[in-house]
Amino acid sequence: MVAMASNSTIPVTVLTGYLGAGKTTLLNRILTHEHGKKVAVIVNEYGEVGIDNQLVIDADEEIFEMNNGCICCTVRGDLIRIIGNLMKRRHKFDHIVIETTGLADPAPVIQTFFVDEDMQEKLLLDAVVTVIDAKHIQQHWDAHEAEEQIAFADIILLNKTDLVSAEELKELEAKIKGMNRMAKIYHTQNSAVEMDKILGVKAFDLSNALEVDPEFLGEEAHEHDNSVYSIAMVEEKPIDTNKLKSWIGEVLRTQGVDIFRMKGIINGQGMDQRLVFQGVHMIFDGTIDRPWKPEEKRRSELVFIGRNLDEEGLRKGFLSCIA
Ligand SMILES: Nc1nc2c(ncn2[C@@H]2O[C@H](COP(=O)(O)OP(=O)(O)OP(=O)(O)O)[C@@H](O)[C@H]2O)c(=O)[nH]1
Repeated sequence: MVAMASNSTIPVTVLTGYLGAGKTTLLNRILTHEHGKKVAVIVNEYGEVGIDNQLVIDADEEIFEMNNGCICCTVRGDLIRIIGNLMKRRHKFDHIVIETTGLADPAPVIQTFFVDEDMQEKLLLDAVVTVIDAKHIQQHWDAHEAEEQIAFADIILLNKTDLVSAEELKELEAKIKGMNRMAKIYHTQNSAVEMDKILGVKAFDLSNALEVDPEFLGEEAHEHDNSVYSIAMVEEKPIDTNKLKSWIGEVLRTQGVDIFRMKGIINGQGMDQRLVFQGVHMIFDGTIDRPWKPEEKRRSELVFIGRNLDEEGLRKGFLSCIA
């Protein structure tokens, strides 16, 4: 269980996306925009020389680089160390952006914020922002990284819209929604997006409502193959939270490798408060949240995003938790 975030925690945005998608372009916008926030940037660059650092516009912001290869291998140590150093100058910034290399799997970065107690005390994961090259993504579906970056996203910038037709864009958006029903999607050129759409959005705040697009709830739009897709479940009958806990524990133990993200708001039997949780692979985090509002419909919503998901098994398992 995670302690509730205090006001003194610093929000962190994880920026991800395939090579050349437009991450540096977005970073430059973040650094030059007059949003009143002082932003510290951590850039992870694969290889010896941090070319990205030279491309990022010279600003007052602090830029730290991790050059020890792929972020996933060194994340626990390096990220924690770098953030530890940054925190010594905590008064100099009020938001952190971590740009992951185009090839990195974002999971270890995200998990660090769930696992490390010290990090949890000082930092609050705000959102995972994924930039997608609307034109070139078509060539990258085979590379699992592109799919995983979509799976982990809270916010997706469908970038380079100038290079594709309206029809192509629509198809791509439908495909992405099938993969990740939770993410908010914005169409952009040169990563131009209003800053309040990507910074300070509190997508990882457990007390935030789960935003399942109702239009997608009933749809079976995804392909049941090896690609990433999402499953959403809604149930109005109260849930036995003990059964739910042991069922989710079992699901994550056995299928956690394939489950990238999971989010839920639960209407627990006999509970006047919402039970909310989220998971990243096998790491899972839940808490008792605010009371249900009198006018609010009490219902449980659960979303799984991953690959090779046993949809029928998951639905059955969830139904077996009804009180
Ligand atoms: N046509 C077009 N080009 C764009 C757009 N956004 C970014 N670019 C260009 O795409 C190229 C790659 O953009 P970057 O921002 O460097 O991409 P990146 O994701 O940081 O790339 P890596 O650091 O290699 O992972 C640059 O030449 C940008 O000018 C867009 O909306 N349309």
